[in-house]
Formats: sequence, C-alpha cells, structure tokens
Amino acid sequence: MVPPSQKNTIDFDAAKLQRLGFSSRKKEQTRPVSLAQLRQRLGLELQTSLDAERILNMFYRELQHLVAVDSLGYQHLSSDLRLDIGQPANHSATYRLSHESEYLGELTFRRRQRFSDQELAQLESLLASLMYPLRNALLYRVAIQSALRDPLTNTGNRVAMDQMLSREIDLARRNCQPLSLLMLDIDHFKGINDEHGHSAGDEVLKAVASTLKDQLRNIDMVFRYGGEEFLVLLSGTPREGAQLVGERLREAVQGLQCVAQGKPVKMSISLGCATLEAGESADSLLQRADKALYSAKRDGRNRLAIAG
Ligand SMILES: Nc1nc2c(ncn2[C@@H]2O[C@H](COP(=O)(O)OP(=O)(O)OP(=O)(O)O)[C@@H](O)[C@H]2O)c(=O)[nH]1
Repeated sequence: MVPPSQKNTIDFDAAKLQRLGFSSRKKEQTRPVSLAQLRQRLGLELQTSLDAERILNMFYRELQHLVAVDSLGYQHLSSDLRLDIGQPANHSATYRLSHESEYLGELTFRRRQRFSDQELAQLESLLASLMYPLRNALLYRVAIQSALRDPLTNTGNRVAMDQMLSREIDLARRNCQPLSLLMLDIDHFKGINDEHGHSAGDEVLKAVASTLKDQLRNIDMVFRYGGEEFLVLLSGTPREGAQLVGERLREAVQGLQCVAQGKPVKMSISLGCATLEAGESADSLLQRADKALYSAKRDGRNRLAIAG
C-alpha cells in the first residue's frame, strides 16, 4: 500500500501526545516519574489508539520511566496476536490478563536482573491502565477481522482479496518480485448440492478451504472469491512455481475423502494460473486467471491451465 502523502496527513496521535506533553524524543522518555504520574500519563496515552500492537508498544516505552525492563511479550491466541518487543532476558514475570472474567491475553516482562517485590507491585499497578485500552483494541480487532473473513470457510472475503491484491501488486512492483495467482473452482458443485443436499455442499466448501490453507504457507492469501470459487495469491512466485503449487492443490482436493449421508462425495477442482506482467492492473490479472480457469473447465475439468 502506498503511504499517504505527508503533506496532507495530520498524525492525530502524535499531535495530541505532543500537546499533552508526551514527546517521542529519547532523552525525555527515560526521565523517571512517580507511579501516580505514570498511571495518569498511561491513562491518557493508551486511549489514543485502537491498535493492540501500538498500545503495547506505548506501554512498553512508558514503563521504562518507572521500572526498566528488557522485553515485553504478549499473546492472545484466539485473536491470532503475538508480540515480542525488546531483547530476550532470563528473569520473567508473567500475568494472565482478564477483565470481568473476559480473557485479555498473557503478558510477560523480561529482564536480566531479578524483579524486586516493589517493582512487581509497580508493574501490577501499571497493568490496570492497560486493561480498558487493550480490551477495546481486541474488540476492534475482532470487528475488523470479521469484516474481512468469509464466515463459512474462514478464508478472506472479497473485500480482503481486493485490498490484499492491490497491496501485493504494489509490493511486487516495488521489489521487482514475481506475483502469481490461482483462481480455482470446485467441479460440478451444483451436482454435489443436488445429490447430497446444500449442507453437504457447505461441508465440501469448508473441506476444500481447509485443504487449501493446509497446503499453503500463508493462510492469509486464500480468499473465497464467489460461491464455489477461491483465489490464492502467491507472492514472490513465478509462473513455474505457481503451476507446481496449483497441481499440489488439485491433487490434495482430489484425494479428499468426504462422506455425506453414508455416500462418498467425489470432488475435484479446476484452476487458472496467471502471473503479473509489467504494468498490468489487478483487473487484467484477474481476467487472465479467469480465462485460464474457463479453458481448464472446457478442456475437461480437474486440471490447471496457464493464462496466456
Ligand atoms: N452449498 C452451497 N452451495 C453454494 C454456495 N454458493 C454457491 N453455491 C452453489 O454452487 C453452485 C455453482 O454451480 P455452477 O456455477 O453451475 O457450477 P458447477 O456445478 O460447479 O459446474 P462447473 O463449475 O462448470 O464444474 C450453484 O448450485 C450454487 O447454488 C454456498 O455457499 N453453499
């Protein structure tokens, strides 16, 4: 994604923080403050963002005024959030965070020297300032994620695909790297629905999606493009590599053993593969992949065709 022009951008967080007396300059950051002062500062500063990573980074930075720590680790697995700031060290203090029985993740402070009881008490007191901002950030993250995911297959949806595709095209151009995509469609899916029922059809969609995700390194690059159509984005991958990946996906789906109402469900996919050309738009790349998919269908299905 191209960063917004500096000229037209007001960084509200930075502007607000400077007005409140929080400068990002290193010298001022290390000046010691009292626990009460720091809690007040954190109370103001942490509410300036809804981004969990940013909030934890601010917390880590401000924390140094009172208790110097070498690193801060955080994880909230169900939000797929994991963060390590600073340098590893052997002494640690870990806290399981929760608010009104809502789990908010696990936070670990690390340091080369042991923490004294007084320091631990201070850290615990500061954690209270983190609770609400972190909880809001986690809720925001869930909302954003659900807006970008297809709930049935847990792959990216069309909106996510559009965003990711234009970002990947920009990156591929900037870094002079190849970018390929596979457009794939389940063969005779209408027949599966008709013969086994719509809910069996849904199960097939889920099974295919999870096979695609299992076979690929980066699960964020699988999108449900239409009813029974998926799109796989392969960054840094030239045509030959994409062809190999496509064949692997085709074989994996063919090998799936689904059963509906005691009867086996035969499954296969057809794929169209296209690799970004110099100066090509996202629409043109998608169209070429779609055309290739169409010719794979026309030539008998359960096969991969390469775009011209
Ligand atoms: N179960 C289920 N079916 C869906 C969903 N979305 C689309 N479909 C069905 O997918 C079928 C797609 O049928 P077609 O476009 O004719 O394609 P096809 O039968 O796969 O035939 P080919 O692509 O030519 O091999 C339609 O019957 C849709 O109703 C969904 O979310 N769940």
